[in-house]
Amino acid sequence: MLVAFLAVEDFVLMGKAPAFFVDDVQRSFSNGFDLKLKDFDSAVAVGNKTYVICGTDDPTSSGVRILNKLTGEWVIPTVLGTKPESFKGHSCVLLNKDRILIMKHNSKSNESVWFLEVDTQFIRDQKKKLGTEVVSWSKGVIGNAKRPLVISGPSGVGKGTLINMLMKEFPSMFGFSVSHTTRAPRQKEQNGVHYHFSERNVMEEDIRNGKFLEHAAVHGNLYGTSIEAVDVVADAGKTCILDIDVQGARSMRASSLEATFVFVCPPSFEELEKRLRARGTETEEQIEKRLRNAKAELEQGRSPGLFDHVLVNNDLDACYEQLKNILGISESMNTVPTSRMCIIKKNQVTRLIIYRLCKFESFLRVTLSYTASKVFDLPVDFSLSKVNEKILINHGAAEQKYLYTSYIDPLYKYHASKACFENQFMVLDLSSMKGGSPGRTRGLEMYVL
Ligand SMILES: Nc1ncnc2c1ncn2[C@@H]1O[C@H](COP(=O)(O)OP(=O)(O)OP(=O)(O)O)[C@@H](O)[C@H]1O
Ligand SMILES: Nc1nc2c(ncn2[C@@H]2O[C@H](COP(=O)(O)O)[C@@H](O)[C@H]2O)c(=O)[nH]1
Repeated sequence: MLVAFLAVEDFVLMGKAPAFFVDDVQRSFSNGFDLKLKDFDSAVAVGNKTYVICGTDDPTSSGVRILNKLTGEWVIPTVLGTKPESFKGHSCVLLNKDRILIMKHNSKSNESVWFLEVDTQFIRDQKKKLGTEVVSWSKGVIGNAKRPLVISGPSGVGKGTLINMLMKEFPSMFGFSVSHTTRAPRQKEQNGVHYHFSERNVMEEDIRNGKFLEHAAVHGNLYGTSIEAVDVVADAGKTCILDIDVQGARSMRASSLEATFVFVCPPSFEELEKRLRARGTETEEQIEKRLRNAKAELEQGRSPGLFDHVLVNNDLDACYEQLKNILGISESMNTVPTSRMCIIKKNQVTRLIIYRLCKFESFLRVTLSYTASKVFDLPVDFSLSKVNEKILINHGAAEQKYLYTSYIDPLYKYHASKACFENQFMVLDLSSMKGGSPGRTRGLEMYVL
């Protein structure tokens, strides 16, 4: 039976690996209760509970079971988030007593890192909401995502218009988070582009299954941002724009997603009504409902600490300029500046210099993105040790582990180089770790020593 490397609370395997036998492991993690570990299962103790992470390819398996070490009772928790598809050989280590880091053996580094949250704020909230034990998976992503932009404001104020202008001018910088909604599509609205138009019961089921970052009842319909909608944009290296109502903005503020929050106001209530009517997409009844809700939204938009910026959309172009200022962007970020183009026409030598400069800039961009997304092959078997914010991925013999342990002590630098020479160590750096369930855990770095 293969039991992946285990870590108990602050205990971290370092130096010579103790000779763990399965029975010892079971006893130390279970207070004497039988853990019934199968091939590829691993166990992690967190306080009075032992989390057994089942190494299986069976999609019907919950993947996790919890032993209460005081009572000997087993609980199958509600499992939220996206769990790893194939999940056999793996190693795990407990982080900050609130989440377990799991690394898949024999995998690519961009697919290998997963977190099982067991006691984070998100888990505590979900436990209260669902009244069950809850755990939640979150995929670890190497590198950082751009800070998303949340735009809120009453219906008809011009959020969609401003977002379209931004996406049209800077198509490679911004991507739209396509929300789910139960409202009917308007003419010209396409499924999967403007919204994912959903049946209420399907959307409610997806919400229960933890697929949404936020959701709210708006003007009598259900709207929500799925985890997938934001991740797709972030994974493409773009800034994700969310067009959501004030309730949604509030939920996002309280979540692990660090975003820029912008509230758009109309110059007057009369102008808002005029725009909503002129758009001609709602019935009279719906317009009245939206206008009633607008009053409350305009008040909530001023809630202290909720929005970072408030824009008044009077003159559209002026408002758009202000939005670009907030985002620190200008036309020059999308096109070659006209001033440069003039020089190119005038002078051949300058033209050459600028050409080289552009070449160098693009070389730098390619190199940087390559470094950020370099993919490693992880070995068939390895153990993990935690040293401060760094996880050492060790696939060598026990003696080599010892040598590496010496390396992290500055007194033993000689051993360090020897260890690195004899055995390639990989490091997963968690010091810039951000986010987490129900989205992804980003800001990780992985490198070979
Ligand atoms: N500054 C402006 N001046 C005049 N009309 C505007 C201005 N900004 C937007 N509009 C118009 O107002 C109408 C509503 O704009 P838009 O659809 O972008 O609003 P919205 O905030 O996205 O609404 P909803 O929340 O209902 O989707 C559109 O017809 C748009 O062309
Ligand atoms: N909380 C959320 N609000 C959302 C989301 N997507 C859109 N919205 C807001 O709904 C209203 C109405 O939109 P409409 O397209 O029917 O006019 C508007 O204020 C949007 O900002 C969402 O995912 N979550």
